[in-house]
Amino acid sequence: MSNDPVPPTPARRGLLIILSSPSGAGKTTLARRLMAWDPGLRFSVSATTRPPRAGEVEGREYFFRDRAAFMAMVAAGQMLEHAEVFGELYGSPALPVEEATLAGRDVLFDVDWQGGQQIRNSMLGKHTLSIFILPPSIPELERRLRARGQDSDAVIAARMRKSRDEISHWPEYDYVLVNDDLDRTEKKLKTIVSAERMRISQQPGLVEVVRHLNREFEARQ
Ligand SMILES: Nc1nc2c(ncn2[C@@H]2O[C@H](COP(=O)(O)OP(=O)(O)O)[C@@H](O)[C@H]2O)c(=O)[nH]1
Ligand SMILES: Nc1ncnc2c1ncn2[C@@H]1O[C@H](COP(=O)(O)OP(=O)(O)O)[C@@H](O)[C@H]1O
Repeated sequence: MSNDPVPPTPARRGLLIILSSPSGAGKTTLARRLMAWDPGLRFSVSATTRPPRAGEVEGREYFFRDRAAFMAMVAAGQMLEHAEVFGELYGSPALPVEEATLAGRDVLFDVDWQGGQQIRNSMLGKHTLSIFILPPSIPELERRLRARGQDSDAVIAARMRKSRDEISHWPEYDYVLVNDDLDRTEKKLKTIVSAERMRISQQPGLVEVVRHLNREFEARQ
């Protein structure tokens, strides 16, 4: 048995980690904490036609594009997925995702339910992990949107109206977290990601480990 030719060990393909929630539930905050925890994780920076908020930096939070430039990227097949949310276009550029996952790095997406569906059904969507974040209550969701202090009353009202529709898609996700206490939710999120990385499908090197153990058994005989 120890003379068997060693099968080629397939390299690990990175996971596509999808985070969705109604606006204000806390996914941007949680995504930042996950990125700080694991510097190997790559954040998928989306393109959007929405104007930048105070403090947002081109290429860090988003690539800010006008409609024509955005649609040109779509027409050129450069988007892994794209959708209209709150009257603006949002999309995930495909190339950085392809490069990162080929190199074995996991990629984190902050996208709405439409993006989640399209990513799962895409060419790169074989290994996805999707997590939906719920707010503890609707008044608390509104409080958080206001506390963020970034949006006008009209924008907040539009986001609140849309949140029911977004929430209705929770059963499409692998995991659901209620983001009541931020630190506790962060811990749960990290637990989910850690466990997912230990799946057999995520550890192609296991073939070699077990082969080695078998060689050691044989050496004892
Ligand atoms: N489908 C899709 N949705 C996105 C993308 N980027 C962001 N979104 C979603 O668009 C919505 C609005 O995002 P944003 O304007 O940053 O507002 P916020 O989530 O309320 O802070 C959120 O549900 C995001 O998850 C993307 O590339 N594709
Ligand atoms: N568990 C929590 N408890 C209280 N405030 C929170 C919690 N999670 C996030 N927040 C706050 O709520 C606001 C909205 O969070 P954000 O991450 O921007 O949401 P989203 O990206 O889902 O729109 C922010 O001011 C953030 O600091």
